[in-house]
Amino acid sequence: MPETLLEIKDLECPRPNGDPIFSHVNFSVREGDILIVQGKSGSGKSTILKCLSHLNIYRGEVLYRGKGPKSYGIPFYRTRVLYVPQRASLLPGTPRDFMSAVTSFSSYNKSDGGKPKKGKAPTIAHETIELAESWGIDEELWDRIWSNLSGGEMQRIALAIAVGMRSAEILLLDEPTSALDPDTASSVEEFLKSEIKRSESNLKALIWVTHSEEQGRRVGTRFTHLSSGGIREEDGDSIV
Ligand SMILES: Nc1ncnc2c1ncn2[C@@H]1O[C@H](COP(=O)(O)OP(=O)(O)OP(=O)(O)O)[C@@H](O)[C@H]1O
Repeated sequence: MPETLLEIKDLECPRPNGDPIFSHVNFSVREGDILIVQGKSGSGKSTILKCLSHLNIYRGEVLYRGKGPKSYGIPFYRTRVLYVPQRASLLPGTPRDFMSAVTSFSSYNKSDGGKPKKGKAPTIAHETIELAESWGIDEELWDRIWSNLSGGEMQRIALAIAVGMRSAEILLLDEPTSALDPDTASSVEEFLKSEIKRSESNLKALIWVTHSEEQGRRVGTRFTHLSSGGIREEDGDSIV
């Protein structure tokens, strides 16, 4: 039986006025899962990813390997359950600045309960640039400020950084290929699917928000629908 990585119990996210965006959200994520999240615009798909990465307030429980984010320390937790936003345009500086800052954080460099980290910062940077290059990103783009990159360039660079950091066991992907052409999207999809299966990879599962049913079917292993009343797996069962 694959190990359970995340357990979400009775999650509810309130709006500023107190009304919940969604409530009674229960599900778990196991090793090997590519969990597709679909739902109407405004149903809370981005919000649920932010709750899982502890970037949004919520009620209920989020457990990673049986423990809450605070017991790991939030910065460390976020390197393991890593949110990849739809748009990185609000970040200051360039992608290279961002990558240097992230790889210098102690939470990123901390080893996991004695388990040696695979890879070291200098080689990670090189691999990350190569990965982005395989998706059509020239190295010069790493030195351009985020807001001067196209939406598709931002998406590929943000994803390459998330994978290249090699710290995450779960990536929370918010429409990661929405700005990409079909061929590039397909190459990103194939890479992520193979990375989940590769035994030496730290990456063990994906939660993938997409509006495209076709994409969901191409990449997903489990299919869910989010609405204000909770989350349901495609067969209609609640997914605990
Ligand atoms: N900071 C905020 N303050 C107030 N309301 C918010 C805030 N962030 C999100 N919301 C509201 O919460 C709801 C869920 O937003 P969210 O972006 O999670 O939806 P979504 O399902 O990802 O939408 P889409 O498919 O359009 O990207 C929306 O009604 C949105 O307006």
